[in-house]
This record gives sequence, C-alpha cells and structure tokens, in this order.
Amino acid sequence: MSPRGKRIADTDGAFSEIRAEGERAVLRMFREFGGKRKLHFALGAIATIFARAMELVPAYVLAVAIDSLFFDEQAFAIVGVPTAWLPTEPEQQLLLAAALLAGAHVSGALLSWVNSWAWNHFAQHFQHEVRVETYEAMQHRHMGFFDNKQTGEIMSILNNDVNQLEQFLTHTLNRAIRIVVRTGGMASVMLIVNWRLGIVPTIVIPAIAYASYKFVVVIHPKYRAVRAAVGELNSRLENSIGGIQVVKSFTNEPFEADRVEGSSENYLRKQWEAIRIRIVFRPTIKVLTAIGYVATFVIGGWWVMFGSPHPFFQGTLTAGTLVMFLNYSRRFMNPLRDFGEVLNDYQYAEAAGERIVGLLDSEPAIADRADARELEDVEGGVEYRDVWFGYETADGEGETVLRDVSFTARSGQMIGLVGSTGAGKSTLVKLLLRMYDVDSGSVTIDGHDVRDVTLESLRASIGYVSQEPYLFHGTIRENIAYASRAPSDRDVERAARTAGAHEFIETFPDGYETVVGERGVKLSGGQRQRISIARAVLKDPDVIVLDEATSHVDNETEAIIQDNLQDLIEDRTSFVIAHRLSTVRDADTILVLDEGEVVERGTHDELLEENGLYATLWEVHVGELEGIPETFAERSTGTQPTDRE
Ligand SMILES: Nc1ncnc2c1ncn2[C@@H]1O[C@H](COP(=O)(O)OP(=O)(O)OP(=O)(O)O)[C@@H](O)[C@H]1O
Repeated sequence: MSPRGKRIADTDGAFSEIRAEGERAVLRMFREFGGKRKLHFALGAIATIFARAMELVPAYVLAVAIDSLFFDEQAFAIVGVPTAWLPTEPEQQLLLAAALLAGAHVSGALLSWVNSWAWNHFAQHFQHEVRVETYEAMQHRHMGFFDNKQTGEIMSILNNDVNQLEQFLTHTLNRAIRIVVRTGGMASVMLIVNWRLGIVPTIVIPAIAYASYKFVVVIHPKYRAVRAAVGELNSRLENSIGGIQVVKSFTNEPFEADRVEGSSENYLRKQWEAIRIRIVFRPTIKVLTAIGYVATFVIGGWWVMFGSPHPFFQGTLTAGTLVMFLNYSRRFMNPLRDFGEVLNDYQYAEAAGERIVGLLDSEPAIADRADARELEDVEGGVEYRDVWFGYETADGEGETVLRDVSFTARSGQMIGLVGSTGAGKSTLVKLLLRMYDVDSGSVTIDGHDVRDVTLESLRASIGYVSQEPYLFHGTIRENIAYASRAPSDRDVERAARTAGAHEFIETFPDGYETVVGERGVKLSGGQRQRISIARAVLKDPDVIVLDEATSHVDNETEAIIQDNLQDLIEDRTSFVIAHRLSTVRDADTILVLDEGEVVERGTHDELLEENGLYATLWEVHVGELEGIPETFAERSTGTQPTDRE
C-alpha cells in the first residue's frame, strides 16, 4: 500500500527502490518539463472547455425552436440575449436558430482542432524531453543497478512510463475536462431551467460515478495479471527466439512450442477474466442511464400531456424543454462512464511519474565527488591495497568476491592475472575502472584513489577490452571508431592492423563498411575480439586492460596480435587476464587468484620454481599433465574430487 493511502493502480515492485515519494510526481514533472510550454497547455485547456460548452448549444436551440417556432407556445427568447436584439419575423428567427446551430458545430470543430493541436504539441515535446533526460540519468547509474535488472524492465521506464505520462496529458486530462464541463454543464442547465425535473436524470449521476469507480477497483488486479502474463509471454518469446540456435541444435522445437503455448494460454486466461468483467460494465451503465432517461420521459411526458404528475412538480413544462432534457440526460452519461478510467489513468501516471522522478532525483552510487580532480599526465602506477569486495545483490546479500587483495603495478609494467574460473580476475580489473567501488581498502592510480578523480578522466585513461566484446549494430569502421570522436581512416586502419583485424576485414567485400549485425552476430568470436582490441588501441590509453581479449583466436593469430601489441604495451601499464597461460608468460608479475585471494605472485620462472598452483596449471597447459591434480580441482570447483586416472 502506498504511503499516500489507497492505490488502485500500478504498484510494480521492480523499481520500488527508486520510486520517489512525497510530492505528487505528475505535478512535479508537469512543472519541470511542461513549464516551457505552459501556453500551449493553457490554450489546449481553454479550447477544450469551450469546445465542450459548444456541445450544450444544439439541444437548447432545438428546445427554443420547438416551443417558439414550430408550436408557438412561447415568445422567441434566447438566454442572455436582450429581446430587443432578436428578430421578430418567424423566418428570420428560424434563420437565426439555424445560424446558432451551425455556429455551435463549426466553432466546436475548430476548438477541438485547436485543443488537439495545442495539447499534442505539449504532450509530444514533454515526453521527448522526459525520455531524453531519464535516459541520461539512467546511464549514469552504477553497474550494480544494471546487474540486478533485466533490460526489458529498464526499457519499460523509458517507453511505457513515459508513454503513460503522455497518454495522461493528451487523453485523460481531456476526458476529465469533458466530465466536468459536459456533465456539469448539462446538469446545471437542466437544474436552472427546471430544477424539479432536473433532479430526475441527475439523481443517477452518483450511482454511475460509483459504479464506474468500483469497476476500476475490481478490474485493476485483473489488468495487472494481464500485464504480468504479457511480460512473461514476451520474455518466453524473447528467450526462445534469441536462443534459436540452441533450440535447433537440441531439436527442442516441440518443447519450446509447448512452453510458448503454455505462456500464451496463461495470457488468454488472464485476459478472459478481465474481459468478463469489462463486458458487464457497459451494460450496467446503460441500464443506469436508461433508468434516468425513461424516468425523465415518463414524468416529463405526463407533465407535458396532462399537467403536473405530482404536487412536487410545479408549474408548466413545454415540449421543447422536455426534448432538451431527454437529449441531455442521454448524453451526459457517456463522459461519466469514463470517470473511473480517469481515476485509474491518473494513478498509473502517478506510478510512472514516481519511477521517473525517482530516477531523475537519485544520486548514482558511483559518481564524482564534489572535490574530484582530473586525472592528468597519467604515468600508470597502480596499487591495490587491502581490497575487499562483494557484489551487491537484489536482496542485499552479496558474497565476498575479492579478499584482502594487495599488489603494486609500477608504471609500464605488465600484470598477468590467472586463476580458475570465477576466482575474481574480471572483478579485480573492474574496480580499477570504478565500475564498482571497493567495500574496503583502496585502488589508486598514480597515487590517487580512483574515488577521488573524475570518472571521465579515469576511464579516459584506461583502455578496456572486456571478456565479451560488445559490438554495436553498424559497420566495422563505426565500431572501431567508437573509441574516438572522429578518427581518420588511417588511424582506424592502423588500430585494426595492430589488433590483427585488418587482414580479415580486407577479405570482406565491403571491407570496413561491413555491417556487423546485432551484437556483431555476423562475425566470428575471434573477429569480434580483434575489433574490440582495435577499438581500445585507437583510444591510445595510458593503462590497458585485456580481459581474455584473445581467448577466441587461434595460437598463431594470438602470437601475431601479441607481437603487434608489444609496442602498445611496452610503455604503458597493462593488465592481462588469460586462461591460456602463454599469453601472460612475459608479464612482469603474474598474480594467481584463487577464490578471490592472491595465492601466488611472481614472474613466470619464479612461479614455476615455487611449484604451486601456477606450476601445475602450466604443466597442464603445455601438456605435461593430462589433468589438474585433485587437490587443485577440488579447490577451484568447490566440489569433492572424483576418481581420476
Ligand atoms: N555482476 C555480478 N553480480 C554478482 N556476482 C558477480 C557478478 N560478476 C561476477 N560475479 C561473481 O563474482 C565471482 C567472480 O567473478 P569474475 O567474473 O570476477 O571471475 P573471473 O575470475 O573473471 O572468472 P572467468 O575466468 O570465468 O572469467 C563469481 O563467483 C561470479 O559469479
């Protein structure tokens, strides 16, 4: 339950931690993003008020025409217009009535156009600005936020929530004004003209409003279930289509089809439950409307034909007035029917606004300190001192991944990081880039704690080739050039040569203009890696981090890349993570990690002499050992040793 009391709309828990509370979110966003275009908004509001008011005119003119022109029961009179101004000839009176009818319809249409133009202009620009700013705020959040969210969830803020606000501004506000002006206007005219008869149709207004509100309360959980079912169905489809290669290789098409059918069936069931309620609502409102309408017809009809049906109904009632009442009482129910929807949409917009405001307001956990300084003239000396770290998890129960890690990399040195899978090698280098902050201890670069320098200058000085190279949809050239603002073709080619990529790029018919496909799917793993290395080379960083950067290329290509990279690595500090130990053989220091701890350190020769874990891994690597001994296997997998030869 919301702290603001009863909430009938979205209470999606996925982003509860960033939900802003306190001030009304929609109002706040309206002020922040709508301020610039408040004139458009005001114009739209005024236009819609007058457009709705124009809808009251035709029934009134019809009543006047019936009573004064067609049946001559009353003198020709129009509310608010002095009699002296009105024509006396019946033909002219008829023409005036026709002109009023035409005027009301034409000006109503014109005002509707002004309203749509002004509000759509307002809402579209509003949503554009909200989306762009929210995206900005989103991408500055720390990695832990992205680790604990699915891409779809994050996208839902940028798409669904922003659209929800736009919908609210264009449609819901219009509807709200329509309810107030049309229903209120019609009820007021009826009560002013003949309040005794006016009571008859208006008495059902509270009943309709209540039924409409009740409907929303009941349907809301059903719609929520539908949304959850849609989400599940989408995830299922996304997984099945995304993993189509695995599906095919395991000939699991029938299994996947069954799973999709299951999800689709669940969606159908949830949708049907909502439909069953929805299709009862409209007839209920129609019956309530009909009660008011028929009662007005019976009482008013009797009154016109035989005089007052009851002492309460005093005076006379003309046929024209009755026609106007019947016309109004039938039509003022439609906007009322929307009453519950308006409440519902408002609640949705509030929930969406709270998430957006929460994102815009929250300070990213990893951000520049107020007194952060630029990292300049980087020499590349790196020191980890007593570093402890564990990932933050969604439930806050993070396990320690790095334990008391200390080492120094002098400027220009190459540090090799080896160890079993999951030992914490990638995590260790991510702390240097400040993708995450240490729990305790410190990471310094040229003696400056990474938390004391600006993120931009820190990351600008480090070239990072991650374990899973990510290529953007676009050409090879665009992907390499991503490292730099506007590199020349020669620079791009030089970087590609250093990374051992130029040769294979040249074999493609489109060369550097080859489109790599989504995430680079049209390239092999090794080709993707080389483009990603070229990207880092082009950046010309002070410190370079290669996380399994050549794991997908063959030995020969790796040797060529290493040879090429020699120049790059020679005079800058580098961190090289590798399972293939020959990659780090020449490192100045090799750190052997095991379960987050540095268990051995030294040069290749020193470590061989030590005859510990590294020496064993090396023997396996060069083929002198067929398998890793039980003691090490047990340590690196966390399982009981099995019988081995
Ligand atoms: N984003 C994350 N959130 C939570 N836990 C993580 C995250 N990334 C890694 N881990 C966990 O941290 C531990 C260390 O992972 P890390 O990727 O640093 O290992 P690694 O030594 O680089 O392994 P590999 O050689 O397989 O790449 C693992 O237990 C892993 O499950």
